[in-house]
Amino acid sequence: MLFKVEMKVNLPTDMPAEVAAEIKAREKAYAQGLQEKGKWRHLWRVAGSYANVSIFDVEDNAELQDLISNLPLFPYMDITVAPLCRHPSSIHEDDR
Ligand SMILES: O=C(O)C[C@H]1C=CC(=O)O1
Repeated sequence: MLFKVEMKVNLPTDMPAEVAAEIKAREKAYAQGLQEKGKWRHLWRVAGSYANVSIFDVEDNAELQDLISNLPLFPYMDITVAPLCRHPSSIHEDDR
């Protein structure tokens, strides 16, 4: 199942820089691991903001919830999720 996930990061302004850097490093490793597994299919920066638009490819809603809630930045993000389905005009056979 494909989901569009939008994440906006809101780190507290008083968070020490080294704490923020450590969380971001863990987030990067986690995100890259999920990309290597094919679970996090697309990861795009929204230009001009500390936000991303992502496409997740998961078995079900429960797996999406599990993956997202384990993001190291999860406590500091506003997240919106939308389910996706194949567009009838798509030429990409793997869009399902
Ligand atoms: O930078 C972000 O958009 C937040 C988050 C998503 C992946 C990652 O490495 O950090």
